[in-house]
Amino acid sequence: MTAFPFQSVGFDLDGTLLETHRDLGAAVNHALALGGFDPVPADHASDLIGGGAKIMLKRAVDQQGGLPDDEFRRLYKEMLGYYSQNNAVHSRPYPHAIEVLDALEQRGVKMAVVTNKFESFARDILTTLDLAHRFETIIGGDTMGKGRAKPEPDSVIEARLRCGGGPIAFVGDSSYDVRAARAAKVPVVAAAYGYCDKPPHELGADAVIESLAGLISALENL
Ligand SMILES: O=C(O)COP(=O)(O)O
Ligand SMILES: [Mg+2]
Repeated sequence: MTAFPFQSVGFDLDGTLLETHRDLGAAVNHALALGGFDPVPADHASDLIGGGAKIMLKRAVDQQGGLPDDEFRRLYKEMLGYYSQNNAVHSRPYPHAIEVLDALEQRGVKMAVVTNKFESFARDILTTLDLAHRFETIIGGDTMGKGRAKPEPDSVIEARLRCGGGPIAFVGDSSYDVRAARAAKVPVVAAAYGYCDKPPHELGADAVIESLAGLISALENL
């Protein structure tokens, strides 16, 4: 067996490892209701995800005419409060997620989560799902400081360092992920089953997978 080409693999969370749109959608709808807005239909919540919680609510509010800053801030805080209590109600690993983590572990590959969620939410959800211990590190949208979340390269570079500094590949579902990986000069696989903000083959990734079942061979062939 030839050696696996990467020392570590970085995973985006929402839309890549975990299906989270129902819990995120419920949090958005909680805030929208407090602001007197209509709820976002469950199927559309996934279109709002990728840039972090603030962008998600902003997109939802702007679709219905927008809000002044102070009122937006109030709803944003309400949404975060709700989500902190309800972030792993319906959220689940995608099919084949666990077997992929097992397969990488068997190959001695370290794994990192690099998400635009707040680090504390990512840790909470992964702990509830009994997955947190599988990752060498969990880096959130707030971990590297203001303005350094994906699509900036900082969190991907930090993940590589925290995993030992060797070759890393990244897997993500949105243009934020592909741009961050490209800027960090890291090969990237796009998850077509996720919350892609563009047609998956137009994200600019090195490979596209239709399910996590295809990840190991996609990484071996990068
Ligand atoms: O919650 C979001 O909007 C983004 O999260 P992700 O970076 O894990 O996809
Ligand atoms: Mg994502």
